Amino acid sequence: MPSKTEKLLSLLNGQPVIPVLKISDVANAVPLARALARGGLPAIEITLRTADALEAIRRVAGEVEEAIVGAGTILDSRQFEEAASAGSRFIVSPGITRELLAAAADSDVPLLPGAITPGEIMAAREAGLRFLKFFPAEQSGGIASLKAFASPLADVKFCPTGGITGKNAADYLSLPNVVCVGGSWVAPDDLVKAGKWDEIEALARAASKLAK
Ligand SMILES: O=C[C@H](O)COP(=O)(O)O
Ligand SMILES: CC(=O)C(=O)O
Repeated sequence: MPSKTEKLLSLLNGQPVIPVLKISDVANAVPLARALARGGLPAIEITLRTADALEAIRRVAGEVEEAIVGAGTILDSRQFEEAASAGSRFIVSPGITRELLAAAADSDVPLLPGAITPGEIMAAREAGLRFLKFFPAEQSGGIASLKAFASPLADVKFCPTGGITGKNAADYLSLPNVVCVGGSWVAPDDLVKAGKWDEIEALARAASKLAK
């Protein structure tokens, strides 16, 4: 297996669910990361969809020793570099572009790019990646598509994301070519805004017990 794929898998360390987070108030970043880690989900993806995202990554990287913070919604090489400089240990993108693959080739920080079609999966494979985000999972054929990839694209593993919930996560995780799933259901906006860290910890604990 290529070494950057190994590095990414070893960072995620068998965690079955990666929380996908949108942090609108940077003050929530540290308590949220701590609650998720207490619940058994130390690896998190903070998406660059808010003005506070890079500062949230900086604070979690600096203050939450137990967290493994990644950056999501990385669309270009500038964002890749900003997120890596802020302390991201891994980078997630909704798709795959030549620019992002080049940024990843120049960096020690591993990339988890999105891929949906066999052609995109093969392009990532040519770049030496064997672990990809399947996004948006439910909208792109979900479990049936992943089953169809298993034989022709046998050496590629996936983290399906998009439309995954506590109800369907176990079905995805039961597939041999699925390593983990990503989703926002473990940190709903209303609970984050209300600072209900115990409830988020409980959602994380339930998710962390899903079997891979
Ligand atoms: O944009 C979607 C996020 O990647 C996560 O998707 P989700 O809210 O369906 O879990
Ligand atoms: C959806 C997604 O892949 C991301 O925000 O990184």
